[in-house]
Amino acid sequence: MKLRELVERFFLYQTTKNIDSIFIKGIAIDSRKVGNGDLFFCITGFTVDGHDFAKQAEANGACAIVAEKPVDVTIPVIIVNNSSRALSIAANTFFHNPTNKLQLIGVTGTNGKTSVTYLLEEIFQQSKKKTGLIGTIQMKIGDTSYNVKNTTPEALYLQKSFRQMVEENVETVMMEVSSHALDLGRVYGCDFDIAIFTNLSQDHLDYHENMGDYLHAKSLLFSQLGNRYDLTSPKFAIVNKDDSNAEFIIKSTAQHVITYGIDSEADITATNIELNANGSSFTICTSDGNMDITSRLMGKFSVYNMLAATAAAICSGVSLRDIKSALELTTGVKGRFEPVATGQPYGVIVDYAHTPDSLENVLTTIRSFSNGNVYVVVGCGGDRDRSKRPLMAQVAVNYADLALFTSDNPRSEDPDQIINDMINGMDKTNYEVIVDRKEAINRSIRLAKENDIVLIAGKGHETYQIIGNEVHDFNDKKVAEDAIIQKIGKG
Ligand SMILES: CC(=O)N[C@H]1[C@@H](OP(=O)(O)OP(=O)(O)OC[C@H]2O[C@@H](n3ccc(=O)[nH]c3=O)[C@H](O)[C@@H]2O)O[C@H](CO)[C@@H](O)[C@@H]1O[C@H](C)C(=O)N[C@@H](C)C(=O)N[C@H](CCC(=O)O)C(=O)O
Ligand SMILES: Nc1ncnc2c1ncn2[C@@H]1O[C@H](COP(=O)(O)OP(=O)(O)OP(=O)(O)O)[C@@H](O)[C@H]1O
Ligand SMILES: N[C@H](CCC[C@H](N)C(=O)O)C(=O)O
Ligand SMILES: [Mg+2]
Repeated sequence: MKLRELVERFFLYQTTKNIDSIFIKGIAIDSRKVGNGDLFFCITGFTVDGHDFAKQAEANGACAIVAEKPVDVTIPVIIVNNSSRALSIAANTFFHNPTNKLQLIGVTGTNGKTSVTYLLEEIFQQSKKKTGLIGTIQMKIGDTSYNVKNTTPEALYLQKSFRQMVEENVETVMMEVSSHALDLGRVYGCDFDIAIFTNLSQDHLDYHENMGDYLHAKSLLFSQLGNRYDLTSPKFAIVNKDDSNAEFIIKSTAQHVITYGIDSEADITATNIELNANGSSFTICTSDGNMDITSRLMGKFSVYNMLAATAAAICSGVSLRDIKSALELTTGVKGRFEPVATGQPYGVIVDYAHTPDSLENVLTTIRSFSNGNVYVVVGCGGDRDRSKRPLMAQVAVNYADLALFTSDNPRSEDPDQIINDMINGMDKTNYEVIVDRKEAINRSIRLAKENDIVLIAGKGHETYQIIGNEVHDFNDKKVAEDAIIQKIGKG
């Protein structure tokens, strides 16, 4: 592509040399991955400053540089106000605005994003659409999976993925949109057709200054949802009316708003809800008619997720019959309320709850059907929101008979200190501290008797434990299975 054509989209910029004869072969943001003829963007990161790598990018074959300040290279430099924003514009342009050719559904909120995107995938596949999915666990095109580093990837990888989806004839894409991505502009230029707000509760206060900033970041998905009414392709904001921030989100968009809820009046609601140890049954009420659902998904929070997915599917013209089939067929997502069943007489559940709210939801659900003791194995991530630590620990001791506090990706922090933060000020004593996660899981399985339930929370689908800079293999489900088998062996 002609560099001039791409750069003109920046609107305000300065060039240090004439760029008219330059054609770029690609875009790069990592100097170590620059190819011959690439345009390199210097991004100021949280760890290092990409401007310091301009020379390396040149040495690796970059034909020009985009930067926020002068850099010491001989190739042309395009100076912009904000390299990250310029990168989003460039990536959209270079990959020919792929989201204009896709139906794009963005899901944001503290909890439930992954769960809702997977429900949507099943619903759209049921209605015979080719789907794409981007989120915490993986990126998928149809049934092919790709690894991801972030829940919502950097603009360059995002637009490249969308392009691939267009080329592979994907029709509908569901993606998780994290507050980090919204704040850092990773999704600038994405043409969302539907935006879903699941809920807001405390998390990520390491990154956002306070809950107001966190909410504001979430609301950007809704203010970014088209800027005018388009009668031929309307846009929809789907909002959980039971969340106390619903009105703020609703006011952030100029597009159609569809609400869902259980306790408040909403466009799409659920009644006759029955929750039990095998799943849930309820009636979804919509203006198009009602449908009775019997699902294997557990807990009231899952009913919310199913309502959110139903609302988006209805806005997309999917029939109630296809929605019902998908909701009744789904068995849930890896690491989300996933049972570990190795023939033992007690329940073991692996779940990704890593916020006070999600832990409370999951423990309340377990409490509602358990008639034995409830054990929870839980830790808090290092280099993440410290203020959620005592809240999560308090939830654990409030709802479980015994909490086993342990490590969950301590990263650069001291694991003992993280647990100290958790138990600091605790007014209950029904907990034990076992820093080694494998030991903690083993202990919980040894304690469990018939009818008891063990919840192993926080890591869900993760297959690693990050200690310092090292990533160790660690899989909650596998460790639990081994512990159960060992216990059975010992009789
Ligand atoms: C805080 C944050 O968001 N960090 C992201 C950020 O990293 P960073 O700012 O530290 O980058 P950096 O290492 O300083 O590098 C700056 C620039 O220099 C470049 N560089 C660097 C070294 C070099 O030799 N040459 C070079 O060119 C880098 O490619 C980059 O362009 O840019 C990276 C590349 O895009 C991201 O992978 C990284 O996400 C890290 C892994 C992360 O943990 N992010 C979390 C906080 C996050 O974003 N989470 C949300 C969701 C959480 C949830 O709710 O589940 C997510 O969407 O994943
Ligand atoms: N609607 C919901 N409300 C509250 N808690 C939920 C909801 N849905 C799921 N959960 C709980 O939150 C955990 C994480 O769910 P999920 O992975 O769907 O959320 P997420 O928003 O994608 O999280 P992340 O920000 O880490 O990507 C689940 O394992 C479950 O414990
Ligand atoms: N994607 C989220 C989830 C982390 C889950 C938990 N296992 C942890 O490491 O804190 C984050 O990075 O904050
Ligand atoms: Mg997720």
